[in-house]
Amino acid sequence: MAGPAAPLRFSKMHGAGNDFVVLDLRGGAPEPDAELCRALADRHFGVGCDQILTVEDPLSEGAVASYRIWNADGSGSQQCGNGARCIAAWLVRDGAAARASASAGDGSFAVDSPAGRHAVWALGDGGYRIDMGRPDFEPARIPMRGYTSYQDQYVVDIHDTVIGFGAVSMGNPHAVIEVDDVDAAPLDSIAPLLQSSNAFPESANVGFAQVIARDRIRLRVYERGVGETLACGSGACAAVAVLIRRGLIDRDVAVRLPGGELRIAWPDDAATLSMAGPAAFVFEGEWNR
Ligand SMILES: N[C@H](CCC[C@H](N)C(=O)O)C(=O)O
Repeated sequence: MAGPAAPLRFSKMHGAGNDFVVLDLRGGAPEPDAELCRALADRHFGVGCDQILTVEDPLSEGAVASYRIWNADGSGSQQCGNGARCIAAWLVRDGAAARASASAGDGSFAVDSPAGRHAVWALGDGGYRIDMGRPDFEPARIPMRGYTSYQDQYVVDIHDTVIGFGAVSMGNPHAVIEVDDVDAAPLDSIAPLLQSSNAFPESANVGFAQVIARDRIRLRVYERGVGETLACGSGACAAVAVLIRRGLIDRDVAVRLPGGELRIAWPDDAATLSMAGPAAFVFEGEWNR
């Protein structure tokens, strides 16, 4: 008779308050299924987190590792910006990054996500800068349904609630709604309507953005698969990309979220967008399955 399953070791981390359970699958451990993700994410009966991240073998030549992302509801995602920084910090502590960053010449190393390959730089303040790739505004690739070309502002009327928003993919789908005051933004009523609307066949992360100045915005995000989080890295990238394309902000911006601040730069439309911010270890644990 097989003995009890070995406990599942994990790292608990966060990036600006967006929190994660990190699992090392490089030894060939099986990927978590949706049921395990929901159990781990449960803040009363489990560990508690917004997302589960797995560290896995690299997918591209010279990358240190790859990572995958599951939301608290067990659904998968193609990108997690705050998670990418935490994976980078995890790989630096693990020692795996040292060898690669020494050879890269500019001090960077690479990690692979479902959205592609990312260059990563460790910053002096304990934070990390990640190349997040190019924002993709093509409706079919966000994906959106019912639109064949880019619109500065999409408008949907859902049961007499009219919602105007921008939309972009950072590898995962984002809607961005401009508001005058994020503190008063109706996240819980508007975001689920948009997520379940015909416009987003794979749902969406819904950001509510307030422009403070041309180099500073405030943002709250109601994430797909989670609800409101204290920060959303890809959501910060998405909001900045939409607002830059609308001509409302400059190309190097501070994004203030409830859990902390990120720095997003998108030098020009043909360039990739970079995100810089914190990554923190909280504790190491064992999950008694
Ligand atoms: N909820 C997102 C995944 C996590 C994104 C967020 N935590 C980030 O930092 O980018 C989605 O389903 O696309």
